[in-house]
Amino acid sequence: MTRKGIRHFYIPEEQSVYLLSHADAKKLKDWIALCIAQLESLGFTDISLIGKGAYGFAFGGRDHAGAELVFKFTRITLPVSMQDRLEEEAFMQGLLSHSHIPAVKEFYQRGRQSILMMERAPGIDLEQYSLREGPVGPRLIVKMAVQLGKILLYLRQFELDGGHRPIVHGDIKPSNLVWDENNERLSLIDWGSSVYAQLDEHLQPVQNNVLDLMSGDIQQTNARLGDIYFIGDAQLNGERSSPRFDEQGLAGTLYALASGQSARFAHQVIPPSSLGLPKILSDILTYMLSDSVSEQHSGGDYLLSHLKLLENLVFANDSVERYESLLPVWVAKERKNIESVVYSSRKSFLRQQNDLSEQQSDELSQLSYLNDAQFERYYKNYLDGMGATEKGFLAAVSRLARYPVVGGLVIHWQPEGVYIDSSLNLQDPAREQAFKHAVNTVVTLARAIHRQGVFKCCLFDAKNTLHIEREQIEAPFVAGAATVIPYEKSSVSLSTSESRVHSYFEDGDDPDEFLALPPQIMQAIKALNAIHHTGCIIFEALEKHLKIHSYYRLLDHTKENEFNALLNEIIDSLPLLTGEGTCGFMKLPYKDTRFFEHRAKCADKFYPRNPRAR
Ligand SMILES: Nc1ncnc2c1ncn2[C@@H]1O[C@H](COP(=O)(O)OP(=O)(O)OP(=O)(O)O)[C@@H](O)[C@H]1O
Repeated sequence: MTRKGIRHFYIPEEQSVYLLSHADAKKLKDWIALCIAQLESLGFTDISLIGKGAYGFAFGGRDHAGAELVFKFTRITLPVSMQDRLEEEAFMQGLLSHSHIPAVKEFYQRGRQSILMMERAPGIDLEQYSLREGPVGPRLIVKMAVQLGKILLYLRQFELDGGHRPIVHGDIKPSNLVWDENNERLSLIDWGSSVYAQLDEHLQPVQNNVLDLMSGDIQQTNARLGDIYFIGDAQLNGERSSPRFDEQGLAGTLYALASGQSARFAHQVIPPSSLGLPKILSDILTYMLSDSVSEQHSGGDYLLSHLKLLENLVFANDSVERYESLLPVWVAKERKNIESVVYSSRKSFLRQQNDLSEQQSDELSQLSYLNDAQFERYYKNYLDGMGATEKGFLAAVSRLARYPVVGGLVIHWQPEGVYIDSSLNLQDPAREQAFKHAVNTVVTLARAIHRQGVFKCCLFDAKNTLHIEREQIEAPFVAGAATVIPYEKSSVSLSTSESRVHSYFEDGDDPDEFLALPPQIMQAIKALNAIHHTGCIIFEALEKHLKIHSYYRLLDHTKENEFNALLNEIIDSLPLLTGEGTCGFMKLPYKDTRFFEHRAKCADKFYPRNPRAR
């Protein structure tokens, strides 16, 4: 993508290994085994993969003395310029000495493979924590604000060789913060986007910057990748780097954590003032997230100069929130190990149609030809053409798939309000509360969006995805003899008359679908529609790889033979499929449609001034 303003940014969103082609999945496994072998040969023990990003992998392990370490590897397939990044990361992180920043131990170069070794921050990353717990309570949010604020002050005031040399982290977000629950301490990790600030907090050029002055490139930003779900406008628009960037990352992160979201976007609808925070912190976040640059700066300055005051706020004991779900949620009795993926269609209608420039339209049509990992990544950048609430809504839908859940959602926007059909089957009882909160956020944001149309999304288990490969684009897709589309059965058989059926087809054609199915497959799907069941089926045809994602639950057991025969017919007809693209069908169990009036904004709610007096 070449559009100004977004070219500096990427969004790492990892694809499930179950969605990779056989060859790619094998390459990945082999490569991980090789990294582990390399670390063992260096004398480290207890090695395991702890994280992966778009650019590399992180392994945990121990040294001879038993100290816990992290080893970061870059993907060897990346161009050399990208590989060099790890060395730069090691350099920048190596400058820092702070109790909330893991220290760099060593940087190894083994052939083309570089390895960054550092201390392991104890705990769990805050994105995982937030997915497990739902919104983080006010006491901990304040504690996190203070600790992060101290790190930012350290970076703002950083000195090198006696001169002021502020540093920008550039990618502050929940998944880059590791939280030690026992000691309630956070660590800021992933310094891969960090740079020397070009401007100080007053947006004046940093002095001593002789080399930059000489390079003549002082108008060009040196800023690195940052996550558009969290960074502020200045960074997004390619402005020169300054400590203000990280204040935006901090504000977006605290807001997302306090509201149980995975992005900063929805703060107009779910404002900081509605999150039960102490008024002082709510005001700070409101300012920092404002559109006005001067308000952002004064919010940041106020935060950093009032850390002591925040540190001394008094809280009552933490309370455990219980959430009533606004949509029906079925919770399995036991945890099932599934890998959820969300596929949402009709995204384009969430875009501000009038703003759709010709170039953006071109990009949209090109997007359909990218593979799905790229699609997701570019798509996030493509959110650029949407309003903030629409972006927040899509981020909230994506968050649902971070839970083990199958089913789907159909949202109909009408002038009088929003109608929502859903089937949400959570496969982990321990996540019930946090998941219900995540569902409620989707509803809250849907209510704040005003337009007419439909949005659909399906949630399926990537472990059930069928992969059919071919040598070349002209060849047909032929499934192996044992290929079947999996399905499960409801515990009791239900005939159609016992519940109303939501048809696959009543929403009409989907404008975002780029793949036309052959009539034989369409007929089978139409015939399936008459059998009482729920679920979804998505065909994703790439040049040499066809994926069939599905989630099926048969409700009318008397029709099992017919159901099976139709699923087999789909498989048998795959060789007739031509073209590339994606298309899908979804059937929800019955019309237990919920209606919600539009609502622009959640009501204010603050933490009590005198909590112990309650
Ligand atoms: N020092 C550390 N201590 C503890 N965990 C760490 C540390 N460094 C990395 N991790 C774990 O590894 C994951 C990936 O690390 P990191 O974010 O640095 O890699 P990345 O490739 O830059 O990822 P991304 O592209 O997602 O930003 C982190 O989310 C975290 O869970």
